[in-house]
Amino acid sequence: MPTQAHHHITSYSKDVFSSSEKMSLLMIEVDVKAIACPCLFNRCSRHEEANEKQIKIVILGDGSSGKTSISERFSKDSFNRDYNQTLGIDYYLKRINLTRSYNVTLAVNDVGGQTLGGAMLDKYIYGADIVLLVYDITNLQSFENLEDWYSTVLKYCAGRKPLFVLVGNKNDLQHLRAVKTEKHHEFAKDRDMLAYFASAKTGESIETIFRQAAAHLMHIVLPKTDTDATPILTATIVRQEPQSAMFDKPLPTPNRTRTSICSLQ
Ligand SMILES: Nc1nc2c(ncn2[C@@H]2O[C@H](COP(=O)(O)OP(=O)(O)OP(=O)(O)O)[C@@H](O)[C@H]2O)c(=O)[nH]1
Repeated sequence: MPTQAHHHITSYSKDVFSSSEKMSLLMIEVDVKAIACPCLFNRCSRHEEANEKQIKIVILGDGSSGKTSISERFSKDSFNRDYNQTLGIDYYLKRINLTRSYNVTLAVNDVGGQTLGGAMLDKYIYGADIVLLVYDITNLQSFENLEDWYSTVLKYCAGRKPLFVLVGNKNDLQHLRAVKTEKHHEFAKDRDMLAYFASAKTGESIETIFRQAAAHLMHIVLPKTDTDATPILTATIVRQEPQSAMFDKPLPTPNRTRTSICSLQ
C-alpha cells in the first residue's frame, strides 16, 4: 500500500471517519491513483512527463561570433558557411535525456548580436535559466564586449541570476586565435561561469555544453561517460595544395578523403 496515500487519508480523516470508512476511503484513493497512473512506480511515460522541465537558454554575444551556428549545430546537427544576420531572435526547441528517466526540453533563444542596447533585449533575457555568452576566438573585440553583455544580463535579470556559460567559439581556427586561453578561464572564474571552447563548424563540445549546463542547473550528476566524453569528430583529410591557404573553402571532391575518427583535446 503506498504510504503517501495512507498519510493523505489519515491527515484529514482521523476524527471524522470510523475505521471501516477510513479503509474504504483508502481503497478509493488507491483506485484513483491506479486510474491516474497504473504503474505505481517511476518508470512510465506519464511519470516521466511529470518529471520533465523546460529550460530557457539565451545565447548572447557579438554579431558573427557564431550563436546561430551553435543553435543549429545543437538542434539540427547542421552548419552553414554563409552568414545570415539574425534580426531580433530565433527560437529552437530540443528535448534531451539527462539520465535514463530524466528528460528536459531546452528552449534555445538565439538573440541577434545587434540587439545590445536595443529596446527588446530585456524581454529576450526575461526568465532565462541559462545564458551562453559566446565570442569568436579569432576576434578580440568580441571577447572584450562580453563584459557589456554580462552586465546587461545582470541589469535585466532582476535578482534571479541565471547560470552563465562562457563559450569561445570557432576553436577550429586555432591558427587565428586572438584571445589567450588564460584570459578565457580568468573571465569565467571571476564570474563563476562554466567555460568551454567549441566549434559549431566541427561540432566540438556543442552537445556537451548544453547537456552539462542543463545538468548543472538541475543539480543532476551526469553519468561518467557523459562528463568524461572527449568530443569525437569525423575528420576530412584534405590533400594540401600550395594555393589552399583559403582554409575555409572546400576543395574539389577528388582531393577529399573521408577518413577514420579522430579526437580533439
Ligand atoms: N570556422 C568557423 N566558422 C564559424 C563557426 N561558427 C560560425 N561560423 C561562421 O561565422 C559566421 C557567423 O556565424 P553566425 O552563427 O551567423 O553568427 P551569429 O553570432 O549568429 O551572428 P548574428 O546573427 O549577427 O548575431 C558564419 O559565416 C558561420 O559560418 C565555427 O565554429 N568555425
